[in-house]
Amino acid sequence: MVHRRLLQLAGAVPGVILALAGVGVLLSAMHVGFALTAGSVIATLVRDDGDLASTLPALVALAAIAVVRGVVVAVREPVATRLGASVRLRLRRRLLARLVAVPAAERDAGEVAATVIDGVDGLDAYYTRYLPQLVVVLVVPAAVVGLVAVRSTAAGAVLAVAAAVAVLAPRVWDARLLRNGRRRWDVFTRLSADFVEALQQVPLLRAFGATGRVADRLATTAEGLRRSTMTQLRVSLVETAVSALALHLGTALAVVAALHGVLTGDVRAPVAVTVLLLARECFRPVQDLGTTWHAGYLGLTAVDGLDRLLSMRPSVVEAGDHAAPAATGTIELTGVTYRYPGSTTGVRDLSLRVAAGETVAVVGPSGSGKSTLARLLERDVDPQQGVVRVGGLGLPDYTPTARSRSVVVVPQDPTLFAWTVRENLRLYRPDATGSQIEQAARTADVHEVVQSLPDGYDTVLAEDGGQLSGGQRQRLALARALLSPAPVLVLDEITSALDVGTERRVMDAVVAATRERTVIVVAHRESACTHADRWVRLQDGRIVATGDGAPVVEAPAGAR
Ligand SMILES: Nc1ncnc2c1ncn2[C@@H]1O[C@H](COP(=O)(O)OP(=O)(O)OP(=O)(O)O)[C@@H](O)[C@H]1O
Repeated sequence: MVHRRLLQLAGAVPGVILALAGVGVLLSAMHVGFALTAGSVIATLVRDDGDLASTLPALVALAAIAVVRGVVVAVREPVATRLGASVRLRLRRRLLARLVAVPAAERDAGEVAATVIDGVDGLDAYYTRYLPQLVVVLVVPAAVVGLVAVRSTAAGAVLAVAAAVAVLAPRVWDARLLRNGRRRWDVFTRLSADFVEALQQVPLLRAFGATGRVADRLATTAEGLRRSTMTQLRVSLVETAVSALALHLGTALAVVAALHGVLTGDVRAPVAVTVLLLARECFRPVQDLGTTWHAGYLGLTAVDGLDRLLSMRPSVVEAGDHAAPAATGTIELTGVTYRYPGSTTGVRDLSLRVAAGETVAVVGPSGSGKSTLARLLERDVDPQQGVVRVGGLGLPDYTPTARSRSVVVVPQDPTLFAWTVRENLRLYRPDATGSQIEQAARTADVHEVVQSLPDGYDTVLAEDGGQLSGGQRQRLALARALLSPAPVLVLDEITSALDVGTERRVMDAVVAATRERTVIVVAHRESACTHADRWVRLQDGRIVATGDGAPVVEAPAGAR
């Protein structure tokens, strides 16, 4: 089955397919050459009464064909594997390029992992095994039928019908297989997504005593996957059985037709042997097609997932060419409106000017739009209306690198990498010296924490800093941001996991270390914004009040 969308998705794959198909046709040609030569050897032996000497050249030819065929097979495997790897690489690059442009909140990690890993692996087999073999099937059986027909018309006709049935009959089940396969893929990606989520949240689930319920849910989905896989296998088996029947019956009937020709005197006896050998070569590519189909159909079923990922619209389009970071930390929002896709929530008509070096607290109840404002400032999303300027220039005018050197946002739940602490801290400044790193860590009140780790700054963190507490991860992310040269820092509730004493200590040090920079402090607690020059209160996505000095922040329920 040729899927047009899959060919479009893969881009420059036709060359690979044709090259591998060429090798397949060459191998089949050698098989056919072998069969014809073997037939001629038998014919000579029958004619010359077993005189081996007269068959010597043909025997040498047979040996040569066998050797060359062995070499081609040996070369084809690594070449196919390499070409398959390059197809996978290209597809994964396209997928990842698209994924990085889509905000994390708008994609499902489990589905993405299943598609990028299993789906693309399945496609490799589809492109480098199934499709080349399909080309071979279009060429070789027809050619072999022709070769047989010139020797025995009846045998040729039988082979033609049997080959057509063996190739075309399974196509009756293709639509059903694909429908089932797509359903199976949906269950598979759902299971992947649920599994990844459950694994990440084990402590939370345990705390809520919900592990049993989640395990039951996973078991139900897994059972659905098993059932769907078995249905798929059943259909597939029927398809294979029909094809195999046509194949074996065709071979037998072709030989019977040739033998009938021998009995009627239309065909010479050795020709019946050649027909038998050629019939084998007629069906070999068809048989191989069945095998490669099963290897490659996973890719076919993943097409919806791939399509979904590749057609996700990036939240921002990078077209800016201003390669220098903002010279000053001025921020200007003019009539900025951003609504989340398919929703009316977000922020509306925000206008705000922040002078370079100012510290502004952004406060407001949960859901009022504070984090959305932070996302707009780092250009994670673009406003549908209005403009965000930093250093006098619209954010879209900067290149991504210049922008990331102009504004650094520290989110409430920052991401740490499974690298060493030092490498994590150097994210924005790869050339930071040891003393600069230590200074930033001291400012963020995390130096002692790092020192208590087994290898200090050279300790490799667990995935997402798993061996650290929420507050320690926040402080490491803060130290990382402090090391960046960006003139604008946006701290989005970065002290939410700290006790009030630690928060005050951290904020005192941060304010002292960022006098030259513009700092936007998003906070729920008054203690986080005592140093602010100004405050802005959001409500329902709008600025509802502003004032000088530190704001009086209503503590959220339960935080008092
Ligand atoms: N990915 C999203 N898709 C749809 N709506 C969203 C998304 N993220 C946030 N929202 C909605 O946008 C509004 C503003 O959310 P935002 O996260 O900016 O609020 P917040 O003030 O930072 O809240 P909190 O203090 O609880 O972190 C809310 O109504 C929220 O439900």
